[in-house]
Amino acid sequence: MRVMCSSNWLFRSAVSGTLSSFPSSRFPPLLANSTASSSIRFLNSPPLLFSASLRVSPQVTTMASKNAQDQDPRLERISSAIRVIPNFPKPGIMFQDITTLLLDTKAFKDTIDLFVERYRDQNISVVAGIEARGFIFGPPIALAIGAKFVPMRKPNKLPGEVISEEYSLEYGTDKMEMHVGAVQSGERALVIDDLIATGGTLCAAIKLLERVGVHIVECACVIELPELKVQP
Ligand SMILES: O=P(O)(O)OC[C@H]1O[C@H](OP(=O)(O)OP(=O)(O)O)[C@H](O)[C@@H]1O
Ligand SMILES: Nc1ncnc2[nH]cnc12
Repeated sequence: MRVMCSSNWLFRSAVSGTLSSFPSSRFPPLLANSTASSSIRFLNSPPLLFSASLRVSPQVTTMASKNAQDQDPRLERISSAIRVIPNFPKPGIMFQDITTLLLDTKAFKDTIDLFVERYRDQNISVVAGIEARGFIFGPPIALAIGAKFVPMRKPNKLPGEVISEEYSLEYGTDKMEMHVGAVQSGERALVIDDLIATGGTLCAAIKLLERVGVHIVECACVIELPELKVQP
């Protein structure tokens, strides 16, 4: 399971769809769960995508929940709290709605805690949150790990000077912008969003940050839609 960005960044997510070993150290869940490591090309020490991977298509949810329960009891509650709305915003899209997760105070807190446990000791100075739903999960993580929060916004929202990057979506195209001066070269960043589908959004965020010399420690999402990932 992999995503090749146009920038040649390669992501790999937790193939098993669980958080099986993620708290134990930095990257093992991704490496340990890979079934195709030899065919995956790593280019210039890429950041690994950490997806708190709650697989969400109906049949996979059940499987992920079962696996997750074996690993960390918090995952099943988180997975169950995410609602799926068919045919939104377009016919054929199974929309993963995290607003129901936000209504469940325990599941929401557990979600933040899982990320904080993973990232608190990694010397991260920047949490970059992707509009819109990365703005929900990013700030509490940033506060908890002592990092600043940098919004990665849709076009024409930021008032200052920006750098921008265009990207493709499951249902359209978009552009992402970041304030010039929000981050400094050499800083270590975590990129947060609610969901990875094709990976185009995360790739755009990485490109923006790297253009100004930021090191991406990891990208973190609550949900992955593995069937949509672009294969190189
Ligand atoms: O992996 P990808 O294929 O790039 O898709 C993932 C992105 O799509 C969704 O945002 P959306 O573009 O719908 O924006 P919104 O949250 O502002 O509605 C989601 O929140 C991610 O940011
Ligand atoms: N299926 C989906 N549900 C929610 N957000 C998305 N972004 C891209 N695809 C999505």
